[in-house]
Amino acid sequence: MTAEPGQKVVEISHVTVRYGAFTALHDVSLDVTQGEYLGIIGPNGGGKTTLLRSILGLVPISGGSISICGKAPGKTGMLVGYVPQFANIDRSFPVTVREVVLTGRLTRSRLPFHRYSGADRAAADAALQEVGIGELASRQISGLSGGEFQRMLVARALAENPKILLLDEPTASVDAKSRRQIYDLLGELNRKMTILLVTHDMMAVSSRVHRLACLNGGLVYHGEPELDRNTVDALYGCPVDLIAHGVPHRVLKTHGEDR
Ligand SMILES: Nc1ncnc2c1ncn2[C@@H]1O[C@H](COP(=O)(O)OP(=O)(O)OP(=O)(O)O)[C@@H](O)[C@H]1O
Repeated sequence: MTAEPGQKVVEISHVTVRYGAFTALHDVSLDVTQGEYLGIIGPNGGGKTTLLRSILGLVPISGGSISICGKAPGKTGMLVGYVPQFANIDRSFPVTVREVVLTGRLTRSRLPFHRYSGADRAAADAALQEVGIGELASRQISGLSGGEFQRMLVARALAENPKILLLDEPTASVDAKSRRQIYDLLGELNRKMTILLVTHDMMAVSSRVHRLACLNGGLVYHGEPELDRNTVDALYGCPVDLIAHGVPHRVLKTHGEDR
């Protein structure tokens, strides 16, 4: 892919996603440009994961269209890397960090009995270096901290050298120090790839991303990473703390449950 800065790399137009009779996303339109760092926030069940999975072609859309560098979801080859919300990996399983990252080299055409090549191993080790845990390549995953485990998952997503990286709550279960390290890493990665980050960490994300998209079934807001009270009310239906551009503001009153 040779997209120029400012060129649209993800084009989401009037997208609706239904699970049976339930509409998870309704008429969402959103463009992401080359080199952008987009934060996607919203309440539980707001459709954030559904949006990422529909970009990946893992969830069929019921209406509208999605284009990734002119390609349909699921037909993008190595273009898009994904760090899922719930990695389906048993942490007690006897497997090394490198072996997990190597699975990022598996594509549909290489499944199911692919023998990893030297190039595969070199790519996995380079990805581990990139996320700062190269020295842990031979360690069993049961011996990783929460932050190291998350970085291993980022390395797995980087193993095919994607140009667009989708992450679903990569900081959900880590401590403050690891969270900062992951945000620093994403800032570095953003120098060479477009990033779409789903998070509930509104405080941190608004000071890091270029733009925010707020989802609550529909797209409530898309724009600069400062939010006003009306937007937050529309999004969450209750007061929350915000940070805008690193400056803390207690922008809203006490949560309704406290009254
Ligand atoms: N496979 C599915 N079948 C039926 N309903 C689903 C399915 N996946 C998601 N949903 C529903 O769609 C809605 C949106 O879910 P989604 O996981 O996209 O939200 P989210 O914003 O990522 O939530 P969270 O912040 O809790 O992770 C939810 O009401 C969820 O129950």
